Amino acid sequence: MASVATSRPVIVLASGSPRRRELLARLGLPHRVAPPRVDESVAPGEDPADAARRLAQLKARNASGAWVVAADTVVAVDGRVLGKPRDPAENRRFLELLSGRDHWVHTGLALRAPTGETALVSSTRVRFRDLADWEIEAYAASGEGLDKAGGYGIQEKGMVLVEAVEGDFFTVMGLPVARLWQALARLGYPLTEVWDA
Ligand SMILES: Cc1cn([C@H]2C[C@H](O)[C@@H](COP(=O)(O)OP(=O)(O)OP(=O)(O)O)O2)c(=O)[nH]c1=O
Repeated sequence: MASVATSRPVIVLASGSPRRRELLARLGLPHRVAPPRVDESVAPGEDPADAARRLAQLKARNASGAWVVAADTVVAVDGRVLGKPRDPAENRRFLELLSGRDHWVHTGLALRAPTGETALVSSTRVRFRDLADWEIEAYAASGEGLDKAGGYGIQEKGMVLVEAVEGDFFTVMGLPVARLWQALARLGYPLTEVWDA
């Protein structure tokens, strides 16, 4: 039975990431995008997973709405945080660092609701295969990695760089959707109506 759309509160997505927006849309969650301006820098010596959770909370607290969802993705290799590459040359250096080894992708998730708030972090280990110089050069030059933490997109052509993923795939894409679903359920969001609609 279809339910009335008005019974599903609109979720304010406190993030400008097109990937997060796409995932909310794929779940059928009504949403609007309102990215807050916050300082997203990771403090020197800050644990990367803690930083991801802290930054997600910061984004959630700086957005207004009854139901707010925010996330932040931090890529770390050997304890070193790789942000978004500034240009193709830096993207090339990131890929050289990631080639043939494991790294971590931590995505913090924060929710604010009329019923309470919650924050968590989801961590996935990703292994890159050994990349040839020409691949590093071509991928960096393509620009695909420039707006992404770590300088690659697992959901786009960057998928061919990845040898193994241990943990949640969507955490790498920037939104741990199963954890989001559980958190929404715990906070009393009417999820059955989303799937009924
Ligand atoms: C590693 C990886 C990251 N990413 C993206 C997800 C995030 O959008 C981005 C990490 O940067 P974030 O700062 O988490 O997000 P954002 O700048 O895109 O949006 P906002 O700050 O407004 O919330 O990297 C991928 O899309 N695929 C990947 O494989």
